[in-house]
Amino acid sequence: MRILVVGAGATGGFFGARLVRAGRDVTFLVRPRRAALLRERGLRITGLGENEILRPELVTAAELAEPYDVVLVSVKAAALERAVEDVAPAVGPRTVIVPFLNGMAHLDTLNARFGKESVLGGVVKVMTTINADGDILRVGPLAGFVLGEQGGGISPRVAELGKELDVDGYEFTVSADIIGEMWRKWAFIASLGAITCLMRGSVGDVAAVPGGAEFARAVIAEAAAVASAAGHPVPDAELEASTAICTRAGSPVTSSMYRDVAAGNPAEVEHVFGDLVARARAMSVDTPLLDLATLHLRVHQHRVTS
Ligand SMILES: NC(=O)C1=CN([C@@H]2O[C@H](COP(=O)(O)OP(=O)(O)OC[C@H]3O[C@@H](n4cnc5c(N)ncnc54)[C@H](OP(=O)(O)O)[C@@H]3O)[C@@H](O)[C@H]2O)C=CC1
Ligand SMILES: CC(C)(CO)C(=O)C(=O)O
Repeated sequence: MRILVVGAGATGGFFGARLVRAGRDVTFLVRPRRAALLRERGLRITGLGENEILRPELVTAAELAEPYDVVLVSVKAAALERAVEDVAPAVGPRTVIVPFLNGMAHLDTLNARFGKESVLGGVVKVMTTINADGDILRVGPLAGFVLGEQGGGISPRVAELGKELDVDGYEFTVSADIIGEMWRKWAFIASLGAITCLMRGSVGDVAAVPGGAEFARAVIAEAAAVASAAGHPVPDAELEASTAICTRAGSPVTSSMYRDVAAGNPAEVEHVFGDLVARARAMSVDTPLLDLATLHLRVHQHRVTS
């Protein structure tokens, strides 16, 4: 199978590198500046004892000519519209597209452009960032990839795709309920994002102060209530696991959104928060803490983008 990874950043670079290492036929669609850096330094995965340098196939939008079998979309929400147009020549009638983005609204964008039949749901769980050298830095041990049919069930094509994408270096799962998985991940990442961004610290920083863990639990309850109202309740065991992750004393865990905010970069505010609280309003779910996080992040976004 010919696999095209759109973007070679924190997620695309990480999962794409695992696939390259496993001998899969992988090409990265990159913009010229990233292409130049990757040609000079290679695609490097560092952190947690890893120090891998790969020299993967790269292509820029102007060079894309023929369809790929699989397109993994790993850009941030703000870059999606442009990326969708850039990648269009690589999407043929049998191409399967798998997005990595947090949130849900990107499915509408991809479905509208390529047709729902071509688009799977996807969730990636990984803690990576691009460091000052442009390398992919692992900041936590998590590494998981879940995909599935938007309509649910396990189709022959996702079973086949599963065999291709299930390689060493991350946990891979085909889900019969990927929309539920995406909602539950969304509730989790909105919770972790709100906790770390509002309090400007890691989970351990927040848990260390009186009221910190209670605050985290209240945020998690709000996000879970939205997912539940949308028809995707978070099972109790998963809620307990999320709560444990978000309240653990001494934990260095942050969210990718926190890392963006801390670095003074734009964040996926509307995609992860604006959309969630708008859906909450439409379903008459109260989300005062998520509303506050949204406002807080909108101010950040305004400051760094204007
Ligand atoms: N980082 C993490 O730990 C996690 C992130 N996520 C989610 O994954 C998604 C992707 O995030 P992440 O990987 O962190 O983002 P990054 O910013 O690290 O990587 C995105 C990459 O996409 C590239 N890009 C943007 N537009 C195009 C284009 N038109 N053509 C080719 N490349 C393009 C950017 O390249 P350029 O250098 O040219 O700007 C950049 O390298 C987000 O929705 C995020 O929320 C999910 C789980 C964990
Ligand atoms: C859940 C987590 C922390 C890791 O996948 C994430 O998605 C993020 O930081 O954006």
